[in-house]
This record gives sequence, C-alpha cells and structure tokens, in this order.
Amino acid sequence: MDPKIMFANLGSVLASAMFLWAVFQQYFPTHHIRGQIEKYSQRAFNFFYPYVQVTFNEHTGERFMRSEAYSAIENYLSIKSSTQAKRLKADIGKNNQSLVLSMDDYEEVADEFRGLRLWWAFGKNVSKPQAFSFFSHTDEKRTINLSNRYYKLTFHKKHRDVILGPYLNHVLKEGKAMKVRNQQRRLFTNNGSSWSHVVFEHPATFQTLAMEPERKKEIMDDLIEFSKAEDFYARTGRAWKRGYLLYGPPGTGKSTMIAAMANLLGYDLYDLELMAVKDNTELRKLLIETSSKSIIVIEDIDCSLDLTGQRKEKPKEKDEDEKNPMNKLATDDREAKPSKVTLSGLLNFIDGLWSACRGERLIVFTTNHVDKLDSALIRKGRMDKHIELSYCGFEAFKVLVKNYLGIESHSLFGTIEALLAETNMSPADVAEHLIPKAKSRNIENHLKSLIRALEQAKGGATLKNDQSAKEAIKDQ
Ligand SMILES: Nc1ncnc2c1ncn2[C@@H]1O[C@H](COP(=O)(O)OP(=O)(O)OP(=O)(O)O)[C@@H](O)[C@H]1O
Ligand SMILES: [Mg+2]
Repeated sequence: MDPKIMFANLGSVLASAMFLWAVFQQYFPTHHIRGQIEKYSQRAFNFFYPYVQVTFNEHTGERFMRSEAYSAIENYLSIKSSTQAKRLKADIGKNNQSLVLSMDDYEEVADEFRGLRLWWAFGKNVSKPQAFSFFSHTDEKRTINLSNRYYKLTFHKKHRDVILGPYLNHVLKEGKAMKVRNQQRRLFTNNGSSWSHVVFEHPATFQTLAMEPERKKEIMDDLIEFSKAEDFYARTGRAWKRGYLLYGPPGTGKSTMIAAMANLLGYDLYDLELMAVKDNTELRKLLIETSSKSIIVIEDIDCSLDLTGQRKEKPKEKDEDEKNPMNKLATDDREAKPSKVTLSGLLNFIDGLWSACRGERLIVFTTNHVDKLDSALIRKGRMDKHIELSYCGFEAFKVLVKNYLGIESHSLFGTIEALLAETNMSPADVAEHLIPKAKSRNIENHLKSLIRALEQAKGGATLKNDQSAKEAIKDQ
C-alpha cells in the first residue's frame, strides 16, 4: 500500500479514536476509569501474587499523631537494619549518648519467626500539602508538607494467621520494650502532692553489686521473669506488681540494689517520701500518677510509719540540726502539720489501687529493722520477696576488690577471708579502704589498711564480748 494512503488512514483512525476518547471522557471522568482499571488489574495481580502486604504508616488520624505501632516497629527493626541493610540512616539517640541506625528509604530487611520468613521494607509517600490543627484547644491550622513514611511487611499468604497474630504481637512487644530500654531513666521525688523528676544516671548495676553470685543471680532472674510475665498476670487476673522488702544494717547496699534494679529493667524510679505526704488522699493521688514500668521506693519504712499507722520521727544524728538549720525548720514545719497517712492507707494502695493501674510496677520497701515492721505489711502477696543484705562476706569482698582495685586474687586474701568471717563490717565500710586515694597507694597498702580496720573491729567485738561476759558473771 502507498505509505501516504496508509498514514492518511492511520491519521483518520487516530483522529476518530481521539474524538471517541473525548466523548467518553465527557460522560465518564478519567479518575473513574483509572480507578476501574486499577481495581481489575489489582485483582488479576492478587490472583497470581502469593504474598500478603501490610503497611504501617508513620502518622495516623486527623491530628498527625505518630503511630505507636510504627515507632515500635522502628525500634524492633533497628538491630536488624544495622546488620542487614546496605544503606543506613544515622541519628543521635534520645539519650544523647549513642548513634541510632535505621534503614534508608526503600531498603529491605528479612526476619524469621517460628521458621517462617518475611520481609520488612521502608518507604515514603509524599502527599499534597495539608492543613492540620495541632492543638485541640485552638482552631489554628498549619499547612505542612506531609511525607508519610511507612514500613511494609510482606509474607506468604499461607502464613497469614501466624504473622498477623503472634508475630505482630511479638514485634510490638519487643519494640516497646526496646524503647523503654533506650529511654533515659528518670528519678521522681515527691514534693507534697506532686512529683518532680531529674535524669536518673546512677552507675550501680548487678555486676558491681557486692553479694554472693548465686543470690544475685536468683534476684536478677526473679526481676526479669516478673518483667516478662504480662501474660501470666493477665491470665490469672492478678495485678502486675511485685513487692520487695530489702532489709539489713546501714551501708549494706539496699539503696544501691534499688538503683541496680532500675538499671537492669530500664524502669523509672519514684522515691516516695512518706513524711512529705499530708494524708491518704494525697498518697493515692501520688501513686495513681506513677507511670507503668516503674519502681516505687519507700526507704526506711519503719521510720515513716509505726504499727498504728501514726508517723514517727526518723532517728537522726545528735547534732544534725546544728549542722543544717534547715533540718530543724523542716522538722518544725512537719510537727506543725501532722500527717495523716496511715498504715491501712498504704496497705489499701498496695492491694487495691494497683489493680486499677495498667502496666507493671515494683514496690520496694527498705528498713534497717525488719523486726519492727507490722506483719500485715510484709506478708506474702504484699511483699513477695524478702531480701536480706548483710555484712560483707568474702564473696562480696571479692566483687568489691575487683571493682575498686581490679584484682581477683592476692596473698592477703586468706587473712581477709578469716577476718571477715569473724567481724561485722558493711560493704560500705570495706569499700572505704579500697578507694584509690590521690597519693596513689599500692594495692597491698589498701588491703593492709582493710586488715587493720577488720582487726580493730574484731578487737571491739572481743572487748564487747568480754564486757558482756563480765556483766553476766556480775548478774549471777
Ligand atoms: N553490696 C554492695 N555492693 C556494692 N557497693 C556497696 C554495697 N553496699 C554498700 N555499698 C557502697 O556503700 C555505699 C552505701 O550503700 P547503700 O546506700 O546502698 O547502703 P544502704 O544499705 O542503703 O544503707 P542505709 O540503710 O543507711 O540506707 C554505696 O554508695 C556503695 O558504694
Ligand atoms: Mg539506703
């Protein structure tokens, strides 16, 4: 055929097609057709595509809120991303101490669960500028460019039940737990009926805690088991709480152990000063305000309440008021306004209130005089675990000497072991002799200084024994 005629025919065919298209568009708008085409092509694609995809967008809802699921997934994937992804993004973490790595746009990492393989991809949608109202109390709206990031999970359709059920639960739980671990810990103290907080950066850990290794392990296992036992508490209908009573003489590591507990579990600490609480109502308000994943501490419980629930003065050094006149003022102030916090108010909180609070909480009481406590306060179920912290034994000494002087054995250890067995010296007092001084003493001098102190303490004990022996003879 003559090419000219052919092009002329083709031209008229095209012209007619365009005319028909224009008429068609007038009666059926383009987006409608595109929608139909997409729908049917998607159906055809789904028919042959054996995978399921779930998208988790970063922002949800009208108020541009960051989705909790998205941030949990981000945390969960952070370790996998840093080991698997080839392109990474780096940022400073919330604790300002470490770099946080996450996968870059359109990267993909694989994961496995109960032997099933699945994939996570990271992506970004840039949508049209939108107006958002950031504050509920104002109608002010701001227009911003939204780039909604998302994680897309892909898995085989035959694994649907496992992935959408147990796997996603596992991801959300782990992700939230990682967030708590990476967060800065806070130490709350009560000032009257409100809490204020500072960043909690106590360096104590269970590794540095001087204690027999088996007991230490038992306590750590107990804490970790508690923190993971959400299902158990939900199944049995019990409030997710656990009470610890730490008792022992001064300087044996009760407060240090509480700091180590917070560091182990990544929980916030609420140091509750009962002396500063006006009455049971104020106590209840303070306790309701505590967050989940926290340790509520009441130190020297025997000094804060007596058996009838009335307040008592904490015994203090004779000249404490002279040293710090503010103490005297504070005491006078307290005496002027007696508190009405009662033992039963505290017990009610332990038994009832907690059950209404979501999330896990530990409550820790400390005392130097366990025998003075009301049995109602420390019975099982209220204080689940009683931990005695006692004078420094040889095992505890070995931990201290390793932490302070970096040694694990020495020829003087034998002498020290024998002396520790015969004396009552607190780990705090033992540690005093092991702190490296400015004029650097050598290791042996530190150990000799400790031996002298132990011998002196033992001499004191012998003297005391002699004295009581004399008195016993006199009485006869
Ligand atoms: N078991 C221990 N392990 C490591 N360090 C300890 C231990 N016991 C005491 N220390 C050291 O002694 C110091 C005082 O200890 P801590 O405040 O924990 O004692 P405590 O039992 O709470 O005393 P108190 O009954 O007077 O409150 C701590 O700063 C810590 O350095
Ligand atoms: Mg203490």
